[in-house]
Amino acid sequence: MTYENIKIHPAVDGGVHPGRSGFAGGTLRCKCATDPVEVQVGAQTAHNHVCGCTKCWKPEGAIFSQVAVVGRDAVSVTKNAHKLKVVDPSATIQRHACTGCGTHMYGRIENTGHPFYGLDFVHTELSDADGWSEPQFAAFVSSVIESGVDPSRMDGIRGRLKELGLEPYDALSPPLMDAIATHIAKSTGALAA
Ligand SMILES: N[C@@H](CCC(=O)N[C@@H](CS)C(=O)NCC(=O)O)C(=O)O
Ligand SMILES: [Zn+2]
Ligand SMILES: [Zn+2]
Repeated sequence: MTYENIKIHPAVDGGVHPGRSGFAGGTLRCKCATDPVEVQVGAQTAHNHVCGCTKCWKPEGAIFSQVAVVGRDAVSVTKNAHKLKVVDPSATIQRHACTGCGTHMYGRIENTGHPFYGLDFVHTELSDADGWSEPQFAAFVSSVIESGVDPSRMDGIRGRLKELGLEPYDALSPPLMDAIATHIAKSTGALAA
């Protein structure tokens, strides 16, 4: 059985497009027809994945977001920075969104004790460049129900993700969950630092 007609995100619906080694970044641009916000990302991204949570930005009609991380030092706003506003200042990830079109341009963690401090979250589909790292798994899959997806569709959605090689998880992938738990165990003293 094929789940080909089940839409996940435009970047993967036709099959996952592999990234290119040696690729060194590009420019993300928001959807505004005039004065778009531009963000320069000066490095290849890592841990790209699709995310089903309600907080990550999704393009029109998509039920998943596509999101990757990159070192915060590699990220700079190069045009129309005045249009950016943090969506939810109380969230762990401070998502800087364009007030004109709603696109999230980058997400930053300001808590220096957070396991992922130093990494920014970016949606590389906002760049025309070809070569960004490809999505490797699907995170927070059950969370799509919180956006209104009927629970009866979950078998099909998970089937399609597997068909695309994007293993579905209801949190992050096991290596990332292990990295978070290791960081916490070292900060509490449960493991030697
Ligand atoms: N079920 C929740 C999950 C939200 C969630 O935990 N999202 C993850 C993946 S992006 C996260 O790390 N959130 C931190 C944040 O949003 O600041 C939802 O869909 O809103
Ligand atoms: Zn915009
Ligand atoms: Zn998310």
